[in-house]
Amino acid sequence: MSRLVIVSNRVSVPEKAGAAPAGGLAVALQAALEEHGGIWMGWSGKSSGAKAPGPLDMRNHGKITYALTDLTKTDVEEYYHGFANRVLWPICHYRLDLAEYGRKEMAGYFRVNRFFAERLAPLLKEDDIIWVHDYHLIPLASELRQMGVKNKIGFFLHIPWPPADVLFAMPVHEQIMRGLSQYDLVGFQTDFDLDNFGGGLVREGIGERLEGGKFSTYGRTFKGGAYSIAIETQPFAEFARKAASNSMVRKARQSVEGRDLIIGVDRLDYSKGITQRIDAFETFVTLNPNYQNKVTYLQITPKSRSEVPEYEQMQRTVAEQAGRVNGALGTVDWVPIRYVNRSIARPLLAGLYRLAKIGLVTPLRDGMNLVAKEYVAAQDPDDPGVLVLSRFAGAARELTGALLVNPYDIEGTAHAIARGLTMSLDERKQRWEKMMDHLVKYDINRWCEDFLKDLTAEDVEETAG
Ligand SMILES: O=P(O)(O)OC[C@H]1O[C@H](O[C@H]2O[C@H](CO)[C@@H](O)[C@H](O)[C@H]2O)[C@H](O)[C@@H](O)[C@@H]1O
Ligand SMILES: O=c1ccn([C@@H]2O[C@H](COP(=O)(O)OP(=O)(O)O)[C@@H](O)[C@H]2O)c(=O)[nH]1
Repeated sequence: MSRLVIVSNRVSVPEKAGAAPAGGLAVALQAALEEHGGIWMGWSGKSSGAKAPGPLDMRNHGKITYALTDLTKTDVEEYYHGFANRVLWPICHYRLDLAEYGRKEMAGYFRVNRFFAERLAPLLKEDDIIWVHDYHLIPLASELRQMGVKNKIGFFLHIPWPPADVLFAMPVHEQIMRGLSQYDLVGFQTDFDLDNFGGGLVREGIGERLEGGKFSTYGRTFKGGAYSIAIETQPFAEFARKAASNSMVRKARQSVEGRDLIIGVDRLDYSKGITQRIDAFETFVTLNPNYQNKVTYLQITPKSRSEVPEYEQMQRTVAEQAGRVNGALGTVDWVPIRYVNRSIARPLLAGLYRLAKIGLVTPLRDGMNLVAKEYVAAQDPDDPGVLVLSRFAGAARELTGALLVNPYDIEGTAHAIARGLTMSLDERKQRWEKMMDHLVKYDINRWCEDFLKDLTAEDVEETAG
């Protein structure tokens, strides 16, 4: 059996015994690596300052080797904060207005991809299967191919892929498309993202969509597919059931004091629609004064990418907005919005999901949104809560039992909150069962197996070299 080599910007090295369990992606990729044996390579998250990074930090855990590299301060700025998070991230989330394109950052992005390739190539064996993750590393296959690597290489994009007119606004879109063409399989979160990709190739006159899910462009033929990422559904459901009796969750339950809990959980990111969501909550309370002092909205929002100016600005905006709404609606014995600006450990998170009557997941655009899936899996089957979900999250393609909303429609979201809080038990169960059945069938292991099955299938072309 071939070894599996995973490459991603962030690497999930197993925590010490007793630590909170890792997210589903880490669990699934680790399980696949355990089965095949292999390597997981990526950035250590650390900077070597002005000095060139030292040798790879190699850590062996059973059949898996974690290979971590530091990056120079300039590399982190140009590759991660610069091109990945100030150009590709906003463009792929349809935010042309926030894209800050600069040639220096673009050059840094391609340089770091070459550096990753140089560090990875000596570790590779002839029949290794390589699986690259996410927008940080699109040009990696192209760099590896130039070094003579002929292995099968798959790529999975965790974020959306935009329509042609949005993509073409990015000056280097052609190099990015060319980079993708060097893979044997390119996976997207949804059929919409896949269609946008195919549409872009055809519109630009640089490629064709062929039979059998294949594309042809830049002299190569490769496969494309939609593989919706998922969670470890049953273990997470069991985990949430047990978490309900955890002392922190009990304290949280007491502190809500008989009010209905609404929960939102998102990295502090403009793509998540947090400001529109707070507006919707304010509108809901204003339109439904009977809910004054009867509802608590808990928004858990760990800081993210704070060195990027748009994210730093958002920290202030959201904190001010939550404060303003609390000032306007709150009373001496009621704080309508509890805004937590740090990361919450998964056991507490799972228990809070289960406690909440509404899971409010309203991104303006999101690749998938695992929080939506975790919220569903965490529910009590005898008394499930209601998921209010943005139609612009990848998860909306699957979770059709949710109340789907347009997050730009503030009143529409406010009405959905009211509808969720008053929904009959029968309807809640019916909607929840439909979503849970889907999540049990299409869990994270299935996602991983489906992608690897397609990548290793015979009809994926070996590269011409
Ligand atoms: O690594 P960071 O810069 O701190 O960001 C965290 C991750 O954010 C993005 O998540 C995406 O992947 C999820 C799983 O497929 C998906 O549900 C979500 O919709 C996406 O936004 C990013 O793609 C990851 O690479 C980051 O590590
Ligand atoms: O305080 C927090 C907030 C979020 N998460 C986890 O972070 C992930 C967020 O994934 P999602 O796909 O929703 O969004 P992303 O942040 O990847 O864009 C989920 O597994 C959450 O359970 C967490 O463990 N603690």
